[in-house]
Amino acid sequence: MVGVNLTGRSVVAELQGYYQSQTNQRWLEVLVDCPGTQEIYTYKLPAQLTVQPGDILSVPFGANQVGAIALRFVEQPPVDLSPDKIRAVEDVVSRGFFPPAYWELLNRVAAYYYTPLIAAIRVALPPGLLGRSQRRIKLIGEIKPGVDAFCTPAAKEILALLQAQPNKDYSFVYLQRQVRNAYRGVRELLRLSLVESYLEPPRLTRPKLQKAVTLVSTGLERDLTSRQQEILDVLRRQGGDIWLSELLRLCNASPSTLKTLEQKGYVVIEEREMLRQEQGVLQAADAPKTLTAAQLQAVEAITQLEGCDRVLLHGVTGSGKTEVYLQAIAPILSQGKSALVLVPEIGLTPQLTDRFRARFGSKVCVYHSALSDGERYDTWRQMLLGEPQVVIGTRSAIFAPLPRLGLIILDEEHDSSFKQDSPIPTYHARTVAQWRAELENCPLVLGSATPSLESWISVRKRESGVGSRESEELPTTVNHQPSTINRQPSTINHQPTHYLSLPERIQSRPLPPVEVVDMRQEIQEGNRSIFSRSLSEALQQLQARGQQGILFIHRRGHSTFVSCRSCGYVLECPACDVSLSYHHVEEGAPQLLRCHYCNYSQSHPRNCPECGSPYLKFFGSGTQRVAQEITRLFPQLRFIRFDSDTTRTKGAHRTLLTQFANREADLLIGTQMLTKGLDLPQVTLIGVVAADGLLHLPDYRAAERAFQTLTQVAGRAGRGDDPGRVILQTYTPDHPVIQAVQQHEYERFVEAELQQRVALNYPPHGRLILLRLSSVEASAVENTAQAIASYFNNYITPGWEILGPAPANILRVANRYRWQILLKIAPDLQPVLPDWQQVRSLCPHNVSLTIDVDPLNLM
Ligand SMILES: Nc1ncnc2c1ncn2[C@@H]1O[C@H](COP(=O)(O)OP(=O)(O)OP(=O)(O)O)[C@@H](O)[C@H]1O
Ligand SMILES: [Zn+2]
Ligand SMILES: [Zn+2]
Repeated sequence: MVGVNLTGRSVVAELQGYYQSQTNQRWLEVLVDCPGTQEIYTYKLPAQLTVQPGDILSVPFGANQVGAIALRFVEQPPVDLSPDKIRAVEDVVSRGFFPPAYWELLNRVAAYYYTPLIAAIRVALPPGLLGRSQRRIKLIGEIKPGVDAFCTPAAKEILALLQAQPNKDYSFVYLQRQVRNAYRGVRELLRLSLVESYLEPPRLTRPKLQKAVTLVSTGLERDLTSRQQEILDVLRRQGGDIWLSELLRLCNASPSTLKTLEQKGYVVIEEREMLRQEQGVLQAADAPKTLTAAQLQAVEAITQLEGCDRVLLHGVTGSGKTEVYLQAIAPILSQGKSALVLVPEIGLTPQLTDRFRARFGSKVCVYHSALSDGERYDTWRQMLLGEPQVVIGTRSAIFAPLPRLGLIILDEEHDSSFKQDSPIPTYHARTVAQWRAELENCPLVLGSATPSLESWISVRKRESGVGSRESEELPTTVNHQPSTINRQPSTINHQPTHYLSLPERIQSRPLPPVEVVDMRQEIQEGNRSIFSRSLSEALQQLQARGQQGILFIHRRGHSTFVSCRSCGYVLECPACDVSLSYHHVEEGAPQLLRCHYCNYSQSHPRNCPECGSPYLKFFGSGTQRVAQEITRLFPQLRFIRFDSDTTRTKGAHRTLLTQFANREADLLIGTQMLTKGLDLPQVTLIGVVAADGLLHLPDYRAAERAFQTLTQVAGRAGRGDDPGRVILQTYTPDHPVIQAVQQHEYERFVEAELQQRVALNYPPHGRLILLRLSSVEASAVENTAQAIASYFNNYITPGWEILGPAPANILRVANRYRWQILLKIAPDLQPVLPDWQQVRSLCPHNVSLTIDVDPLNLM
């Protein structure tokens, strides 16, 4: 490995450990890649091998040879293991697989989120990368007859098998299956130097190979038919290099014609690796736009950032943040570096990736978990090549292994989809991005129209001069998990953030006026429809004016619950403590009730299961119900439903949005998913059917989230030449969130919200750790929760507070009972946290525990 980056502190410590131990017996802790094992094992290091943490090894494990990752050197073998029982590392399969800074990043994630390192590695690596390496046995030279005269039957058998095989080569596993006592037989043959044993590097997901044709002729083409000449001309016009299938298609030729050309020496046909990257739609090239004064200032400021400076780009909806990103990235690429752009959801990625592709062409690649394993694997390898490129991806792309990273951008940084709730590690991409920026020494840009309170407060710190400390230490744990090699307490960087603002929309277009409609008033005045008179009128005019609208509904499905008018019985999921939602399938098809938590479904009963009454009624409106009402009330309006039910298939987001952009519909009816980043100039009307569903959630972040969502939804209107208009229906028009959205008052809202957080010690003032426990046995989970809580109570030190144990808001989901304990840590204190290993040991095997650090979702 060259150019070891010495900023990776723990790695440096490890390297020192390595050199010191040269003279001593060398013990190595490794992570074994074997399904079901998460433990760390100690191995001996043979004198002839040099290993560094992060190398991929092959080690004996049980009767197998498996892949493993070197973690760290230790002075002593575990006390409960006698040194001669410890097995030796077999070989190094791949060196320097993880560059030091990347390795350090994974360690920080594991330490901060209290997860085993292997969990952090799994979230970062594409599936199948740590494939097992394979031990193979091969004959050496010619075997003279009779050399095996004194061999055991097993050795003779193996020899015979190998001789019969054309390559004289078999995998050890195969020999074991064919021959009894193969292990001994192979040892014997090795001793006699009749065979060699070698390691085949991990068989990774195979790259896809395809035949390519390359033109090699120099122009002296005499012996050609006109047909052959024609094919060569096509090939030349295509740049002299093209996939075989493509050329055959273009010339309508047969493979044999090309074979002839190859034999005559005019072309070379060879298998070449084809990268299975997600193929974007071809984009017309796009030139940089002339920046507005505010955009120019932002681009200049970002270009001048140094080291791992962090900046918050606070630009109102439609202020042209994307153009700022594009122009900030261009110089990075020309310096030969790469940029990483994180976006919240796949739903909004097509439009954004299209813009990037139009600007940077094939330098753009997309990386997210919805890619197939093959696509993910290829994109990953493409990144490792180190060519300057732009990677756009969701949360997990923060682990994209881009060498020479020059800039990280988080678009819509406030979005909660950057946080992973499960499985572990429960990381937040913004937090990981800060470490990544620090370790790679590159700037980080956080962009949003509605910045998170976390980012806002870090800007304020800068302005008030607080936070000049470089980084602030987190509470240390009593005992380190054995799986974290980072001996230092994890730190989170509280370095203050620069502030850049784009206060106006492009071309000084106004933000759309927000009309708040009091739905109580509507009912009083005799309107029982889900649409207010104002929204009805606006919908009515939409088509006549040739404009488009968006209806935002908080939920998918048809209705939130179904209940009996006679006895009040509510239909519930048998596996979860939630009501079933009604889903309308199609006219005439059986009506379906579905659970939004576990996806259980059943057909809608004719009669109440409790009292037999036929009067079952739907309550609450989801996207389907609204769509039905639109059909009934405005039959002429063409609409597209855009929610997780209609966008399940690959490419559906793009298809639906393209249809809408092509004006194949007047109205887009959808959930949260359409609130973000959508830039459609012809949309003038936004209707929020009922804001209340967002406001009254039992979560301390409900107000912040509601404000962000509603502001983002409203921001989709009036982005083109025609002015926009937002109609917001609610039963609580005086709610501070509604008021703030109406006035477009971000700052006043967050300042008031921050005061409340301070009063209650909630983040970003102070920190939270949520323990989620679940089990199919109600009493087991409850007892465990109690036991952990009392363990905590013995630990209580000033600065942290235990809330619970308490049953989760929805006690049972998919037949698992859920309890939780919330730890609240006061700001500016560094209390001693519990020993997580101890906490885990309090969980019996039938209770699972997830430690959610900085949880966003408390329900
Ligand atoms: N300098 C410019 N001149 C002309 N048009 C511009 C300029 N910058 C951006 N635009 C256009 O303005 C529109 C809005 O820009 P963009 O989508 O980047 O806004 P945004 O700030 O990301 O908004 P949101 O937060 O709502 O997603 C886009 O159609 C974009 O092409
Ligand atoms: Zn009933
Ligand atoms: Zn369910």
